[in-house]
Amino acid sequence: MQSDAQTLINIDNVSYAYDDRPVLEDITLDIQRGEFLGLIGPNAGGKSTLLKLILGLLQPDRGTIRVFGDSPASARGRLGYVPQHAAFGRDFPISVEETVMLGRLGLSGSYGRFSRDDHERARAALATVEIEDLRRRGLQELSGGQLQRVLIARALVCEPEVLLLDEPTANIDMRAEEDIFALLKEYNAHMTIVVVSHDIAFISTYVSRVACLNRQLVCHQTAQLDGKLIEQLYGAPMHLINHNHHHD
Ligand SMILES: Nc1ncnc2c1ncn2[C@@H]1O[C@H](COP(=O)(O)OP(=O)(O)OP(=O)(O)O)[C@@H](O)[C@H]1O
Repeated sequence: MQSDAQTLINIDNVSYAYDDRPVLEDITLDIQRGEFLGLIGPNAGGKSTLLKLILGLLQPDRGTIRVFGDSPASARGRLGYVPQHAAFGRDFPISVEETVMLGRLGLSGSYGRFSRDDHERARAALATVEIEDLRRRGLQELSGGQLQRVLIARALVCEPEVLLLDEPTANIDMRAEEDIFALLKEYNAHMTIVVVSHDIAFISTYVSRVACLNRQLVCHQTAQLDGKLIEQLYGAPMHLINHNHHHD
C-alpha cells in the first residue's frame, strides 16, 4: 500500500464485474502527479468503468484504489470529471453559465447560494474554453462541441488537481478537438490529466503516456506504441503482459 509521494492514484490489483460479467481484471496502475495519461482500448474494454472506480462511483470487487492516499470517495472533491457528453441529458431549461456553476456546488461556504466569487470563476472558466459569449444560451441550443466545452468548464471550476475526461472530443470536429487538447496541454502544467480516447494517433501527440485497456491492462510509453501493439490490442483476444513501471 506504500506509494511514493508523487503517486496520486494507486490502482492495485483491481477487478470489477457488472453482475457476473467481468469487465476489469487485475488492473494495477499508478498515475503520477503531472502526468497526461491517455486511456485507450476497444469498445467495452472497461475504460469508463475504470474512471468510475477512480471517482468512487463504483467499488472494486477485488483490489484497492487509493486517491491521494485515501479512499476515492473522500478524494472526490479534488477530482474533476468530464463525462461522455452523449451520456449527459440536456433536455431541461438550464443555461450554459448555470451548468458551469454546478461545478461550484459545495465548494463555496454558502451552500445552495452562489457567491460573486463563484460567478467570477464560472465566467473565467467559460472564457478559458472560449465560449463566454454563449453563457446565457440554453443547453438545448448548443452543438456537440459547444456542449463539450461547457462540460470541461464545469469540471475546471472545481479547480481539480486531477481531471478525468471520458472521450471529451467524440463527435467533435477536428479543429475543435485540437483546440480542446491544446487547452488540456496547457492545464497539464499544473493539473494531472487522464483522458479516455479512441483516437490513438491523435492523442499520442499530446499525452505523456498511454495505458491500453482491454479488460486487462498493458501500459506503454507513447514512443513504444507501434502498429504491432495496436493490432494486438484491437485485433486479437489479448493475453496481456502487465508492464508496470515500478517494481518495488
Ligand atoms: N451499468 C452497467 N451495467 C451493466 N453492464 C455495464 C454497465 N456499464 C457498462 N457495462 C458493460 O461493461 C463493459 C465495459 O464498459 P465501459 O463503458 O467501461 O467500456 P469502455 O471501454 O468505456 O467502452 P467504449 O469505448 O465503448 O465507451 C461493456 O461490456 C458494457 O456493456
